[in-house]
Amino acid sequence: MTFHTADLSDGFPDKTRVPEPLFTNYGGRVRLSGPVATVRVRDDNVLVREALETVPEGTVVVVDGGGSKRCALVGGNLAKTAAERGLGGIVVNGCVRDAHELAALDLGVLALATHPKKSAKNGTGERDVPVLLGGVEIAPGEYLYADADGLLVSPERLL
Ligand SMILES: O=C([O-])CC(=O)C(=O)O
Repeated sequence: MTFHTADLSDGFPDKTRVPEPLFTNYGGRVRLSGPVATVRVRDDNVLVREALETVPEGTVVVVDGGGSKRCALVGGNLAKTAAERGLGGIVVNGCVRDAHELAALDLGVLALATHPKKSAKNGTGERDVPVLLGGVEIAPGEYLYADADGLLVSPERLL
């Protein structure tokens, strides 16, 4: 689906919220969009994997990693799973790794930075809770749209 976040922002000023522009797209697809599922973790990606393996096709998985720059929460394997399952994309308030693999996938993967270190695997965290991303709260079921200009969220589907 082709859309431009600038047009969505202009067209739906009362519905759209724009987080601070902190994110870089490390995936091979410029656009990502879809209904949001959320995960809140701290340097542990077991629940991230669980979400990527189980949410419905088209879902954008938003990972609130607390902005941690201590490890990567998503790498090439998890992103490949997401791409193969036809997810809408991944947004990580934290780091990703295997940048060369992410760039080859037909999937948008937004993150703050890259990091070579893997995360813990203890399974701590929460799923399906409101999360804070770039100063904006995002609730499960809201809609996220991102392109080369950035990302925005809306309580309802815009397209
Ligand atoms: O397993 C992990 O921690 C993340 C990772 O490297 C991958 O998805 O390939």
